[in-house]
Amino acid sequence: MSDTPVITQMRVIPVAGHDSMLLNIGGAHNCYFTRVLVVLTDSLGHTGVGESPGSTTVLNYLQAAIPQVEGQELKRLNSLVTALYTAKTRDAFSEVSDTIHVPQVNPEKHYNAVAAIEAAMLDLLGQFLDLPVAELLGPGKQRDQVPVLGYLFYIADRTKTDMDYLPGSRGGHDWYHLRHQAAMDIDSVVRLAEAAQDLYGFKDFKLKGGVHRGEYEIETVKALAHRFPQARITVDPNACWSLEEAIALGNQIKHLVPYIEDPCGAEHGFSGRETLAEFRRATNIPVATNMIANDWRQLRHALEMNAIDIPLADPHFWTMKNAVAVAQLCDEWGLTMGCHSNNHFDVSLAMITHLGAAAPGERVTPFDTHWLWQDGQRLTREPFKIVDGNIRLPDKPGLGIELDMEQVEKSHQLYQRIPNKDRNDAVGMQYLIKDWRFNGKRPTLLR
Ligand SMILES: O=C([O-])[C@@H](O)[C@@H](O)[C@H](O)[C@@H](O)C(=O)[O-]
Ligand SMILES: [Mg+2]
Repeated sequence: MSDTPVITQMRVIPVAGHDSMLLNIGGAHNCYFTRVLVVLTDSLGHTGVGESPGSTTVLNYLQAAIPQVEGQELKRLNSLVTALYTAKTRDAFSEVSDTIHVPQVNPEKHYNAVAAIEAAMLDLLGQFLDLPVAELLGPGKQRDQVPVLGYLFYIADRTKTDMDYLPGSRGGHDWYHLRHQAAMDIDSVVRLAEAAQDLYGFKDFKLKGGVHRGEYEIETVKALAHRFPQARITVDPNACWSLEEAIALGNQIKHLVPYIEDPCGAEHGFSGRETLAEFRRATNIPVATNMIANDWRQLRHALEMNAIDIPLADPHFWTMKNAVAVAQLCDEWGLTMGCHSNNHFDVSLAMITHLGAAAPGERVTPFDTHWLWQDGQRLTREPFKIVDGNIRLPDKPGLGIELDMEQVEKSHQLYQRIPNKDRNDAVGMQYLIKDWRFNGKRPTLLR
């Protein structure tokens, strides 16, 4: 008789939520974003949940993985994740039809799906052991709260489209209205930051670049730094600046930024790791990335070439256990741990909070989150909150969340209704610029 629970059911639930017309190198965010929930039930009647990016590729993989998961003993968590994470599975996964998304920015791999299964199993194991997931990761829980940054975007004018972008609500906090309005210039981005800081207490900001000319984005960074002299401000053009341009722009703000994220990338036959290494040597500006170090093989090359200081180890890319191993490596090797994000719901918010709580050492930079753009669209009964720029870990076992199945069902119905199940930021962009096409080396508005 097993002394630990057995997984009796695995449900895979695609869900959708509303998003603003956020601009990035891949174009303009669609009015909807999609995610997938993995909901596990065990023989004790507990429910565990995980969340992953919502492409049909990930959905197909998860649905195909159900027979490998149901019937597994919870104590086999590590060997099951290893079995799901192997290259063989990766190959099998790669046969699944690809999706329309921005591979250059969001390198989608099958472990996006594995991470959702792993998180749901960790949620169950934590409930069985009466421990928070952070205690089950790496060195165990290191802190009770995790700093997060205010993730700022230029926002396009949604009224130039016939897409279902929400209009924003008046009456509540300014942020809930401003996040749906056009914000294409420096003053409006500063205004966004003021509202976000007032509501969430952010002490750090990140500007999503790759949209305007690099010079203009640097001026935006300078304006943010002037308005918030105590804040740490960074910018992420998703490698669309040339090395030469990145060095010139970086040198203008090196006294203002703690690091720059993916300032440059592959060009003229040189890899992104090579150009980032050259950027670091030329400017002495620390470099963060979520584009060229998203698995152990990539990270090894990046570190051997001294290309980065801050791997943004997103658990949805790495799995929770591998992401916390990256954090341990960072702590031992004098690097800084960070975490990348895409649009997400409150299940992923809990996942990254437990990761941040388990990351050892003091060199943990505030994590990315898109939650400020989706706050209010909950799938759990009591979403974690961003207060004074931090997310506090609840004193509860597992992930510390409980799905609100009524909300999950509403988001699932929305998923069923929307035309584009996969991320494709060109759809909105082509309302703004006719026949717009993705070009990883040209800011989105420059065509
Ligand atoms: O949400 C966005 O548009 C971001 O650009 C996202 O897609 C990136 O993957 C990520 O946030 C990043 O830091 O590059
Ligand atoms: Mg990035």
